Amino acid sequence: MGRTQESWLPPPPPAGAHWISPPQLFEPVSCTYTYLLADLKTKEAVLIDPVLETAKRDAELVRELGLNLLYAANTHCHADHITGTGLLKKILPGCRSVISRDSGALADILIREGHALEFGAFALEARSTPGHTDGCLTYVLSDRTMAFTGDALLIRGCGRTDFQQGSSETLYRSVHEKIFTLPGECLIYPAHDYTGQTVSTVDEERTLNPRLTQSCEAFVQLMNNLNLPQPQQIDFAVPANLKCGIQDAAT
Ligand SMILES: N[C@@H](CCC(=O)N[C@@H](CSS)C(=O)NCC(=O)O)C(=O)O
Ligand SMILES: [Fe+2]
Repeated sequence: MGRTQESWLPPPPPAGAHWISPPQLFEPVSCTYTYLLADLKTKEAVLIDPVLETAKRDAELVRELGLNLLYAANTHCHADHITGTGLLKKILPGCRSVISRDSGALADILIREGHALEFGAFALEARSTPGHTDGCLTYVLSDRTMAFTGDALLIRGCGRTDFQQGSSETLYRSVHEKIFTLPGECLIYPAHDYTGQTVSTVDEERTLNPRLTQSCEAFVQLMNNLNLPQPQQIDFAVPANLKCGIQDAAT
């Protein structure tokens, strides 16, 4: 098992960066991890994968810390919850929503492989990691110490591939080519964990991930036999997320 919140404290942040401790902001219904990153000198900040139900909490934290939220970025068009990016734009004027162009969803900024979201002295590089959905991105911090993998790579797991144009072969290739090629000590921060694990590393997943250490053929077979129930919110979450979430909710 990966490290759990109880057994592990986050590492010191990279010089000059500010990292909220504990590292994740948690939304308990969908078990979603939201990440707040900021440059303390310039106060410029980014939120990754905010959730509608906790968007006000996140906005309050941003205000309390005196941060200037430049981007509310999605790793993909989520199927299990409504993104908080639409509401955050309303609460925090100046904040721009982000999603990949390949997702087919609306946002202020539609990004692609190789594009970067800059905040102060830092940047998040977008890597295209399709397979869970065809628009999945992994955001890699400029110094390659952290990667925010969305649902492409979970701790000791990975995103399902049975809806939203999912493809197990594509996911296998994405993870091996775009994530496992990062430095071994690079920290892996996923969009969800259902067992309380909070962080892993490229080395750990490359050697211990029970799905992705298999051959591509075995991986495909395994993914074809997961038999997971549909996410409970899928029927309204996907249409809402294709429009950048809810923008007219009461604040
Ligand atoms: N029970 C949850 C949905 C759980 C689920 O399907 N999670 C997705 C990520 S959210 S699209 C997934 O890929 N899981 C992989 C796995 O192996 O569990 C709900 O109803 O919301
Ligand atoms: Fe997902």
